[in-house]
Amino acid sequence: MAPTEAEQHPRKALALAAHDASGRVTPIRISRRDTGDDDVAIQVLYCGICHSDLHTVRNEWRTAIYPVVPGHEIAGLVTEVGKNVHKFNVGDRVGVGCMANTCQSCESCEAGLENYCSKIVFTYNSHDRDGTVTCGGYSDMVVVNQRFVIRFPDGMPLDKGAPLLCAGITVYTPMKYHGLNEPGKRVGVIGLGGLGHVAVKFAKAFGMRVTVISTSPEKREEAVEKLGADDFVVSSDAGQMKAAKGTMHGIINTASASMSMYPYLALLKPQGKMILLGLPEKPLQISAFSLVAGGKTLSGSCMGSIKDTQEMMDFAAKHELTADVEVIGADDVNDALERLAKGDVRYRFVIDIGNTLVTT
Ligand SMILES: NC(=O)C1=CN([C@@H]2O[C@H](COP(=O)(O)OP(=O)(O)OC[C@H]3O[C@@H](n4cnc5c(N)ncnc54)[C@H](OP(=O)(O)O)[C@@H]3O)[C@@H](O)[C@H]2O)C=CC1
Ligand SMILES: O=C/C=C/c1ccc(O)c(O)c1
Ligand SMILES: [Zn+2]
Ligand SMILES: [Zn+2]
Repeated sequence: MAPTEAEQHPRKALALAAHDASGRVTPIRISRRDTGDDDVAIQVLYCGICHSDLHTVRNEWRTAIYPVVPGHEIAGLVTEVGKNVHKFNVGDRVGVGCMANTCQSCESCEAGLENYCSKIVFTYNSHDRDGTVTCGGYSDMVVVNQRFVIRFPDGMPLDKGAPLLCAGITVYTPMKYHGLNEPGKRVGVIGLGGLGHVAVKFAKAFGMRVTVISTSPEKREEAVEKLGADDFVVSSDAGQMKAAKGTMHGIINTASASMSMYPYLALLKPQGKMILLGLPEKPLQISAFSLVAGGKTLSGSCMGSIKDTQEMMDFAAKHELTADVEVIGADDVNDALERLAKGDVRYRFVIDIGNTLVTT
């Protein structure tokens, strides 16, 4: 049988891959390219499980190229650098997020907004420049172009820091560019999951007043006492939603499932903004009146640039901000994916790749 695309590179690696829309992962051998002149080879120690991994392995976006090796919250150690790499040395603590490459020459790339490059190569489930399909961080090693490698600040733990490489930058970026980082302003966060809980932490670090809007009443106590949210609104409670009407300058919407936007847009002040981050399988329901009356803005935001990712990591380290994680072994990933689908995680699963992804 001819080798699959992922088997065409010279260097062998171990990985967890999904093979069909059941989304269940099993160990497989994959291959990685040799370390090119501009590449950094990384021993993966930890990798977060993002809901996008779940959408992808279950083929909810109809984009899966099986076998899919997910993972774009990658933390580890540099094992080799190419001859043009001067920024990183063997042994450095580094990370990789959602992007493995871009064209590096288009208007977006030149402007330092690589996350909007039309030729973006995602860290997994994406066609690389050489035509092979990229494999993510549910794997013992990765080889990545130096421009897409992030330095872990001193003191930031690799396990709790890994989720910042997707969840962190995805919430930090719209806060920065939509003025939702101004002390005293009121921001809402829809969905207290991987993205949502770090959104609360960044908003508090910016000095904002934060209201969590959640489908899960049982998350209230932790949201307020542990994460520092100022208010907690249960979205199915009409009384609580009415009381919160018109109170928020902006809302960061991280919901992973489709919803009617009407009750949520009503929470914004006049000219308030809702930024969509969640990527549900099914379309959202929205009435024009929800935006037009009140002059409100509905926007979207996708990941973040490499420059902003490094800035976000340094800001997080300064504020001792990391994700709340449940560290699991490679054998527990299928259970974790099932639990993530049910919202049963506080608040990010992180796979201990270094100690548990081993040949049996
Ligand atoms: N734009 C981008 O660049 C990125 C987008 N994403 C996307 O963001 C979404 C969230 O990712 P992540 O945080 O990892 O996922 P999680 O599963 O960790 O969190 C999602 C949260 O959404 C809330 N939720 C679930 N269903 C509903 C519903 N029907 N109505 C309202 N809220 C709901 C739940 O919070 P609660 O219990 O509080 O209601 C849940 O915890 C995913 O769709 C993911 O693909 C992820 C990364 C980057
Ligand atoms: O978890 C991050 C994923 C972001 C993402 C954004 C857009 C898109 O088409 C994807 O496949 C992934
Ligand atoms: Zn992600
Ligand atoms: Zn580009």
